[in-house]
Amino acid sequence: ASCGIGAAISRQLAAAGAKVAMAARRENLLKEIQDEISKEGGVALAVRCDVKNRAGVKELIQYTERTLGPVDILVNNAGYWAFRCMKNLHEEEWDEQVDVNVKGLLNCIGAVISGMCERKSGHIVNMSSDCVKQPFVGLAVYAGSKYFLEGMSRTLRQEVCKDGVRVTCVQPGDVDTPGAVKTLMTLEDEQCKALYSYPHPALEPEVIAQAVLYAVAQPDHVAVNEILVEPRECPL
Ligand SMILES: NC(=O)C1=CN([C@@H]2O[C@H](COP(=O)(O)OP(=O)(O)OC[C@H]3O[C@@H](n4cnc5c(N)ncnc54)[C@H](OP(=O)(O)O)[C@@H]3O)[C@@H](O)[C@H]2O)C=CC1
Ligand SMILES: N[C@@H](C=O)C(=O)O
Repeated sequence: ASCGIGAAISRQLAAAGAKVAMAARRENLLKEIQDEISKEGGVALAVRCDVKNRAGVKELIQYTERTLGPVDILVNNAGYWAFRCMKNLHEEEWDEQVDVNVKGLLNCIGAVISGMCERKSGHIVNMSSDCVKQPFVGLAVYAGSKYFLEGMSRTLRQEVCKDGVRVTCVQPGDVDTPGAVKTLMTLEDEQCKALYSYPHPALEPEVIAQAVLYAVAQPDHVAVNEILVEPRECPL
């Protein structure tokens, strides 16, 4: 939650009255967001955590529950991507996408799901992508990781709906974030350059945060299972 969509979600959830625990590797950025939230009268914790570290994620959740109480909402937002064609064999980036987007997701869900089922209440929000609706050149491995997220979410939803737990997938189109800027500035494959090296409409991170807020603010019996949000000028 140190920048981009995660930071916007933290700010909006805190403004809506949630006590927010924010996790990322760059603790200094988290502290700045924590200060902003506190100045606005909200409650936020900033905890350094790498979602790839399962034990670290469990410690994050234990610390959060000791400090703020049980986790009612888990937002799995941490994600990594780069526009690279598979033939160029950026295998370390493939690993990073699997480690963060797939294994990191599982680490976070694994740290909260039993507690939510025991308490008969909880909401898991998973940050997916519009790439699960349409292929984008350069995002093959990333799309695979988000297809995992979607398939896991659909099945988990079946398993936990009777335990009072909801699972929402948010599918953003292009959003103007530090991660998006970085990946668009480091295009190296000619096919990707031809497709993506031009200004194109992108959403503000706050728009995606509003979608999250909408999903988690519904009455208990209402499940917003999927939300696809795109710039108007870029329909699929
Ligand atoms: N921007 C876009 O166009 C779209 C984004 N998405 C998805 O939205 C999510 C957020 O993306 P966006 O805000 O754009 O990305 P950014 O790169 O701007 O931000 C990513 C956030 O994830 C955190 N993060 C990354 N790796 C880890 C890790 N190993 N452990 C803990 N935190 C981590 C980063 O914190 P830190 O580096 O400090 O650890 C940072 O706060 C991602 O899942 C992405 O796939 C989906 C569709 C479109
Ligand atoms: N919208 C995708 C990129 O183009 C993404 O998920 O990042």
